[in-house]
Amino acid sequence: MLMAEKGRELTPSLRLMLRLLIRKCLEKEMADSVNPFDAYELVELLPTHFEETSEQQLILYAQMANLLRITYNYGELGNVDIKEITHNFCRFACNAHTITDAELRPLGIGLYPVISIINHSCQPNCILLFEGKKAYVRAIQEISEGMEVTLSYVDLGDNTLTRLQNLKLQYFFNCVCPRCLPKATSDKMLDNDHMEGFLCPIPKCKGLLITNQEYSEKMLCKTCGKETDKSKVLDKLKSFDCYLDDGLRHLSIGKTDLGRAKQAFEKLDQVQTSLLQKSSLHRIKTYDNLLKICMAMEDWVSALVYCHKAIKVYERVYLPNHPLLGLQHYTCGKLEWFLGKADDATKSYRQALSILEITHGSHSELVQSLKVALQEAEMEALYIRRLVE
Ligand SMILES: C[S@@+](CC[C@H](N)C(=O)[O-])C[C@H]1O[C@@H](n2cnc3c(N)ncnc32)[C@H](O)[C@@H]1O
Repeated sequence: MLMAEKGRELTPSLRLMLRLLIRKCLEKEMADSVNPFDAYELVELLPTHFEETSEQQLILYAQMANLLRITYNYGELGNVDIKEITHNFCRFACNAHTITDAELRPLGIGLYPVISIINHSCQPNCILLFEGKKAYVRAIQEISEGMEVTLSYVDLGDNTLTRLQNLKLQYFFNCVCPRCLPKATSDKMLDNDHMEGFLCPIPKCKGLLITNQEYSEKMLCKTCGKETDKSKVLDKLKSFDCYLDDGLRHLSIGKTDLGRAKQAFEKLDQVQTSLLQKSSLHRIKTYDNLLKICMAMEDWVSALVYCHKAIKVYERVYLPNHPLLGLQHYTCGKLEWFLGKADDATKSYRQALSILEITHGSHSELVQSLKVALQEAEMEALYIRRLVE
């Protein structure tokens, strides 16, 4: 949607475009002091996928470009044309990065042309982190000489088919990383089925439903061997949406009703328990929201229950060194410590540290505070043990 009304905020991509134009204009005046890693000419080298972008999308970009010209009269900013801006909007779509804080909460979008040369993998060996506006690419596994450095462009908590679809739609390529490789179709389907975690509907069985053959209309229970219509399973999945929407509505700004939001998500949790494995990816939103709600209601005991449940899903759907898993262990430790479980908190903090030292680095503020929390919990656990012995 275009935003041209007075008093309204700019959309993030319009703001980013304006900043890029200002940068280009200033670069001409201050050529000597330009940081070569931020130079506008690097932006021009980024792929646009202009040819593959839909006509509808291109029209929208052209309208946004025109809006910028009218509103900000960018004639003053240099001699840039609608076509150039439209190409830049295409570049944003497949090259811009979401800037986050240390706890991976999104803060905005930015363009980092040097980092944009890094290709995607669904099993990346690096992650992208920010300290303020500064971006860091950090290795999360050993990278031997000659190995390609990769990042993930999509949420790794999504199933294989969704990841493939999103990569094709936004970045215009078919991912052939080890998790998506077409030659291992059966492995790909199994990975997908485990992440989905559908339970066999036969009472007392509750085995895992798997896709027996690609494009098959049936799913097969790995335990009892009975078949189930795939469409029935997918219909049930759609039934979650009404509870999710209901819960989110009660969390929306200005209409927040924590009690009713909690009820809606608890209902969703109940329905999902009868249809999905504990570690199904569809439960992430449910547990994350219940954790948030319980923390806001200062119901620390329930918050800890949902934090543990969320960790089970994170362990299944994310890579072992994924920062979200480390952060979840950290939250778990804080809750345990708050509830007087110093021993448990020590274990959770140690698990958090083993991941966050890799993802964020030993010297990051986050890891420094975690180390202090761990020391505190360890000492408390030690004294409690001595007191009761
Ligand atoms: C941010 S750029 C990455 C750098 C780009 N390869 C280049 O040479 O400038 C994103 C684009 O790179 C390509 N790309 C990234 N990862 C890829 C992959 N795993 N397989 C194929 N193409 C990929 C896609 O065209 C995507 O839209």
